[in-house]
Amino acid sequence: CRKSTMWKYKEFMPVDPAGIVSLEEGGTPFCKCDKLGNELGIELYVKVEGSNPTGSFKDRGMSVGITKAMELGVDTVGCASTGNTSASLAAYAARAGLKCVVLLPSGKVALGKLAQAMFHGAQVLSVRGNFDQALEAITSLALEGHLYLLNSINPYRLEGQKSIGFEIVDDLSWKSPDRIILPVGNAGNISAIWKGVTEFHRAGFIDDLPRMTGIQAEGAAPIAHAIWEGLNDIEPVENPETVATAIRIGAPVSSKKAIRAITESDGLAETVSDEEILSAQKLLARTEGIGVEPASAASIAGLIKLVNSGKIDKGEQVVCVVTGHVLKDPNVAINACEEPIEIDPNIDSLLKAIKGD
Ligand SMILES: Cc1ncc(COP(=O)(O)O)c(/C=C/C(=O)C(=O)O)c1O
Repeated sequence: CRKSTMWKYKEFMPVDPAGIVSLEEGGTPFCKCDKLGNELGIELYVKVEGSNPTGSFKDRGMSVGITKAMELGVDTVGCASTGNTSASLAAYAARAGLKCVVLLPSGKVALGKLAQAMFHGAQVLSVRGNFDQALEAITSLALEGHLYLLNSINPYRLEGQKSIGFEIVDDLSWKSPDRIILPVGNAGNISAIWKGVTEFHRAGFIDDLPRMTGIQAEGAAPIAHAIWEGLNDIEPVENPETVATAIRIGAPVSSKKAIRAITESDGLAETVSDEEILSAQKLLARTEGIGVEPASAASIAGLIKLVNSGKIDKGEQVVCVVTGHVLKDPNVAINACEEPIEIDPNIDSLLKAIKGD
């Protein structure tokens, strides 16, 4: 691969480097955000996963997962998805020449993600039900041998996504931050990043470990409730609801791993409302110029809430992982803004519009 990608850490990946299926995923921007950080009294970095080839962190897991699928000689791969997993799987399956089947909850998938899954040639099935029901259906299909399942229940996905942890340590000149904050849906990513930083700790690259802090939408927060009640597994949320459709998940498959990551790291779980998510999404875009989809903004909304409640100390070095690009959900972005003013193409109309008179 030409540029610095996640394959810089290939020795930590359980696949043959000779056969990597790659779109040069990883090596994403690590932006210091002093305006927002100073306002909150912390040292803030943002890891911009929307800069991956299909616009989300999923590409890291799919690169390893599809590479493994090729090693296994499968011909069809599949997933259920709230959108980004299907967009990424469709692209990597196309690159590898594999058939791809994706199950999406009808009417609950952001436009950009649906466009990607369809345009990369996946067979897109729209399920009359939610993500959890779609995942149950396709898992049964996989268990009967009809396809290779690449949801984050597949450990090879997490092996790719753990490289976010590797890069954060590397970006901080081989140091661990005090805390890593990220949105949590099916809970693969928080489990993967914890795996990555603990592998680097065991290898002796870092002396400390970050506090893993998972943020969920108030209407889809089984893991946060389990953490608050001191449980080691979740009570599924029957009808998860949030504008952040990427994390509209009621029965996260990696819940036990995620609960372990948060408790073992002395981290935190927090929930945020849809309003807090949408306001954080606009704040990040207009203060730091970083455009993310709603679910990703949950990590910023959670940061603000935890700082304001005193659960995050002033001066902490915090990394917020923002997981998907703003273009994934253009409707939410446009609905959050004023309608553009229509003008005639002459200087008078232009001046009038700019001056707002
Ligand atoms: C932008 C964005 N941010 C956060 C999450 C939550 O990560 P996990 O906690 O590892 O699930 C997702 C997940 C999406 C899917 O689960 C799917 O695409 O099927 C996401 O797309």
